[in-house]
Amino acid sequence: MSSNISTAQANTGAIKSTSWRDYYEITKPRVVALLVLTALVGMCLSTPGVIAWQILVPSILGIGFLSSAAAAINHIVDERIDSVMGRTHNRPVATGRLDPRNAALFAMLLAVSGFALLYSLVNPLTAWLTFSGLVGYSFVYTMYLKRATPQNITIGGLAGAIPPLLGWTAVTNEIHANALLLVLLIFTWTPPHFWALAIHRKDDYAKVNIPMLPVTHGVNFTKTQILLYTVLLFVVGLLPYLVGMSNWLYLVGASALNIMFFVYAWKLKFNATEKTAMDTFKFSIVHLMVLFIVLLLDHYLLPLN
Ligand code: HEM
Ligand SMILES: CC(C)=CCC/C(C)=C/CC/C(C)=C/COP(=O)(O)OP(=O)(O)O
Repeated sequence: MSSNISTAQANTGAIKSTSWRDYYEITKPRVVALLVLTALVGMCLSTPGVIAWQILVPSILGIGFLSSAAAAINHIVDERIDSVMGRTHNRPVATGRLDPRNAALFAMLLAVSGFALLYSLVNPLTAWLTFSGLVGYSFVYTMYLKRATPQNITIGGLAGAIPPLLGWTAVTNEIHANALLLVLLIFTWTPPHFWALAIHRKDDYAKVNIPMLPVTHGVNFTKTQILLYTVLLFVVGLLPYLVGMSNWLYLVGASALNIMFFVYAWKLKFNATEKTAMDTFKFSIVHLMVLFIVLLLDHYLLPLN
């Protein structure tokens, strides 16, 4: 009996004690880090000059805070399904370690301070566009699309693709076609990024009735879609060079990365082992990070007239 009580107490203690790590975890820090990198590249590519720190710092903080708030809201909205899926069952809100009300307060604090920073120190256009990214991800994608259609991430991917535009408008206060091209790059990259993981985690999604493509249309069909998107990404990847936005260093780097992505997708479709889907997912993250670093190097090492 006494051992039962102490086990319960131990469990309660383990479940209820919130630490700062839980708050940190619900911001999806690695995803936000990559989002912020793409915003930074958008800032740098918008001008041949250097970015004043008075714009750089509030932009990065504002975009980072609003993205983190969006990620935290995703944890709150998805509490139930996260607690059932193997990949997510140990998340702070899903386990009950972090009270959803505290998580909501934290998200509100991040969102308000991020918006205020952008609105007052950068410009209202960037503040409202970033806010629309939060609404797009936390509400349109998480609450509605994710549960409604297997094209959830193709449409919802727009929210995650928007940061280069946010960086661009932060510096120039205008929506330029070149910025939209950077958005298009991430928008085309997102389906193969996510569907590779969704193939690996298909049973998780089926268990909670989330209509991800491998669940609704099967693994083979999803693999074909991934392969086709990597072809599309290769074509979209040529555009920054073709419109005169980037130089040959970008062309070589982007083409090499996109061919590698295609090779992963080809293997996934025609010669997969147990781990090919996860390898493709992991590669997609390296791919996007390196692609944006190459854009940056190309911009500063080979400036265009
Ligand atoms: C709607 C669009 C997207 C969907 C559905 C999606 C989905 C996912 C999922 C389910 C994970 C696994 C997370 C985990 O295991 O905790 C993940 C990881 C990741 N995603 Fe995405 N993603 C999207 C867009 C993006 C974008 C736009 C970026 C960056 C620009 C990005 C960067 C990352 C990174 C860096 C990781 C690894 C996180 C880690 O290891 O903690 N994702 N993504
Ligand atoms: C303001 C702004 C630019 C916001 C960007 C929002 C943001 C954090 C986008 C990241 C996309 C992402 C990780 C989706 C996965 O959600 P999921 O619910 O499918 O994955 P999960 O099961 O791992 O939670």
